Amino acid sequence: MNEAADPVLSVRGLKKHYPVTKGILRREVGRVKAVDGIDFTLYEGETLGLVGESGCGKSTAATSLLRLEEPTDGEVLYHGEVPEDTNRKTPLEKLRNLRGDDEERAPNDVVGFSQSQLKRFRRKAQMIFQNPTSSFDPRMTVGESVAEPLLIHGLDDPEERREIAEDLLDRVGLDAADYDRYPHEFSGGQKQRVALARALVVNPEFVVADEPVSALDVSIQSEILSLMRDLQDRFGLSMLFISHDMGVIREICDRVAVMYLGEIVEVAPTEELFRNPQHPYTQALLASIPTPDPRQRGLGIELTGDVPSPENPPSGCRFHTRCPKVIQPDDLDLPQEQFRCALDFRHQVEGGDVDAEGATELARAHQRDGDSGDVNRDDRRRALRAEFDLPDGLDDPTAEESVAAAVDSVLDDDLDAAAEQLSDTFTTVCERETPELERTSEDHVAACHLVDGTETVETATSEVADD
Ligand SMILES: Nc1ncnc2c1ncn2[C@@H]1O[C@H](COP(=O)(O)OP(=O)(O)OP(=O)(O)O)[C@@H](O)[C@H]1O
Repeated sequence: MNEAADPVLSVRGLKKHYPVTKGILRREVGRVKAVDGIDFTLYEGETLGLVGESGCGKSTAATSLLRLEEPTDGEVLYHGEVPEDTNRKTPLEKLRNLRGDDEERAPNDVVGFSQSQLKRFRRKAQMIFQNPTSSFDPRMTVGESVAEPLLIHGLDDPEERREIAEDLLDRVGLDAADYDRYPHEFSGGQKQRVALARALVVNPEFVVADEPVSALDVSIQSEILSLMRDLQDRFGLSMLFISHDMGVIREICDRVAVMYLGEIVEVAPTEELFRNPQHPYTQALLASIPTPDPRQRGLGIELTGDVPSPENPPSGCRFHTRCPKVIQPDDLDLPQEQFRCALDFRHQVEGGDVDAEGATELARAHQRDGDSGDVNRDDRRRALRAEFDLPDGLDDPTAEESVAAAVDSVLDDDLDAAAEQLSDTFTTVCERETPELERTSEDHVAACHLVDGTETVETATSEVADD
């Protein structure tokens, strides 16, 4: 990225929590913390990637910062123009004022914008969605769809609208004559070109593209990415590019913010991130990129299991429940995989997901054909350990004693005792303490206890001194 570039958008402590309600009175019983306090800055002319697995909160971050849905907390400072008319409030906005919700808001904070300010902001900030088919009204010609934002923003002359839309269709690699055709006549890739034309027709300052190529064939993806790069240069656009696919991110982004379970865990320039990833989550995402070279396959660390529920995120480092590099306590000396497996066993026991009956079923499943179906205690012990890849006789005697005792407690259906035995032995700082963001080089920050940075920074935006 150009270091001298000005910020277009600064996101500070953005949160979006969805209430979880119960009963006819819809009593709030919990909150889905889809986005839980993220910071980043989008600079002029750059493409910033937001990457993470499905469910990490990327789309929610996008819709919240554009106020397509109301954020729960945080600031989104827009450094273009917009302000004016802060006093013309809708009744809902007046109510928010009375509640003091936006008392302290900066005039350029999108979260405090009135409806008329939002309308002007949306002209500057366009969004492109994953599925080009559902983004179009099948009854409108693609030209009408492309021209529609011009009408919304006050361009009344139909001839002028048509001229601008035809020009845009041409620029995205379609034909001006396509103006009068209908969406069903176009392929997925062509429809995404039309979506780009529609986003660009109001001459926005930045575009939020949410998985814009994920629904397309791989062969078409590169074409659209290269078109996006080309349009970005020609229109001087900034772009927030959301994807779960590290390969796609590498092709188009200047910098990358890695998101896990509602938080940003690492930010770095793209090449630096690929060359020198600091966070084990980033390392795992990189290891999952498919490669045609069989010698390269299986290198790095594997990402297993699902993203935990954002309703009840893990304490400390949120990735600790899946992290292959989770830190052992000082008094244990286990091979890393064995420690990971023992922790997985502990979490499943604590979650009530293992019991004596389950162990019996596992042992039966392990029996060879023709066996009687009777299983003894040793069979069940072995099956339970095998289920968690816990070898007979762990390399550390304390660890072995704890696992053996916990396995016996599970077989006695005493899960409380098993959980206690395991939690006494298999603890980790990653679960107890939330890692701070550490700067590892001038423009690279990561939040992991293993990262030994040169300084601790307040927010992920500090990776480059801004505004
Ligand atoms: N309206 C909603 N109500 C409750 N929970 C929601 C709502 N929208 C999203 N979530 C939850 O918030 C979390 C983040 O979802 P989000 O769609 O932002 O993730 P994502 O990283 O964009 O994933 P994907 O690529 O699958 O869309 C998920 O657990 C999702 O189930």
